[in-house]
Amino acid sequence: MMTVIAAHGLRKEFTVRVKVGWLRRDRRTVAAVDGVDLAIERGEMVGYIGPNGAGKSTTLKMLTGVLTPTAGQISVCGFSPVRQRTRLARRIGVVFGQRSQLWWDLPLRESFDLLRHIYRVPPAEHAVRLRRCRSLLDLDEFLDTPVRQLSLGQRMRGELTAALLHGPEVLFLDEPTIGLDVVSKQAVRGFLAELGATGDVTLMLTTHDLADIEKLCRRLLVIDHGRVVHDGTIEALHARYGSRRRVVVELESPEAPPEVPGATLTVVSPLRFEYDLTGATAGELLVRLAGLPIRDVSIVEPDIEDVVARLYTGVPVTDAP
Ligand SMILES: Nc1ncnc2c1ncn2[C@@H]1O[C@H](COP(=O)(O)OP(=O)(O)OP(=O)(O)O)[C@@H](O)[C@H]1O
Repeated sequence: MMTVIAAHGLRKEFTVRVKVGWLRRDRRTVAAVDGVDLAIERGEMVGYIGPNGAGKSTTLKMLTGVLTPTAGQISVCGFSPVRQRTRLARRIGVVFGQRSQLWWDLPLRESFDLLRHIYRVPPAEHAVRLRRCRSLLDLDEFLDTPVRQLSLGQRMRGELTAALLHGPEVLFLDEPTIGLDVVSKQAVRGFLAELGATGDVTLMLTTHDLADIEKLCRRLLVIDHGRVVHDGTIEALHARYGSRRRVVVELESPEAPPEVPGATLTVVSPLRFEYDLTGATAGELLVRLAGLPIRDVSIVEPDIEDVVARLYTGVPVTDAP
């Protein structure tokens, strides 16, 4: 395995002016990122999430060389982002939702051409990559439209293409699906999933849309108040917070539900009851229910929104089974 993004003791302080009383303002130092350690391997797709103001964008800005850390070490593709920013730029792609790397007055096609010159990409390579993006991201119908006239979803598809035309090894995305309609979100997610499946590109993305994470990321980093509070899979997060799959059973006629080891029973009505799976599998449970006049059974997966909301609000971790 090869670590492509590494950070140790990463810290960024900002000086802010805070109002004290009627007229006085004091300068105060706040740590937007407060001792973050990261090690992301080649080909990983990592979601970086956290509540507003947690420090996500600040971290990405330091990893891409836009901001100088107050303390700590960073290595991305073996480079120090601030000191070797130009060399790093050839190896990474960056999409920050708020900022554009396209030329507003030019048609998308010409922006792509300019980027080819800036990064000195051989024409044949450029053509192959552009063709791929055109088909996967459906660019053709607006390729000749000036960027300022594009919808948000069209522009985001253009931004992703722009970030990839020089063949980066690492892609940093800050809120790639923010404000997009359902169809554009799906297009962007599908595209990123495909990109990730090749295993060649390492992807780190911030998002408030947890469906992005569920669709794309095996690994989740959660940051709060500038510190990493979870690093692991979504399943590990569920396990840590004790969230469980639930089996909902509906009967044709009233019957007493059995107690099943490894499942916690809740009777909702004479015809409906639920089991939280604390140890048993859904299959084991269904075997125990075989004699009942069952009309319908459904399995409800734990909701990642719930778990993350609990994590953000600091609800203590329950004892997982
Ligand atoms: N240039 C700056 N000067 C002062 N404070 C800043 C600056 N940039 C960020 N901050 C502060 O640092 C903290 C972290 O901000 P950051 O933008 O990294 O959060 P975030 O996790 O990306 O939030 P969001 O989800 O709202 O985008 C916030 O409290 C923010 O107000």
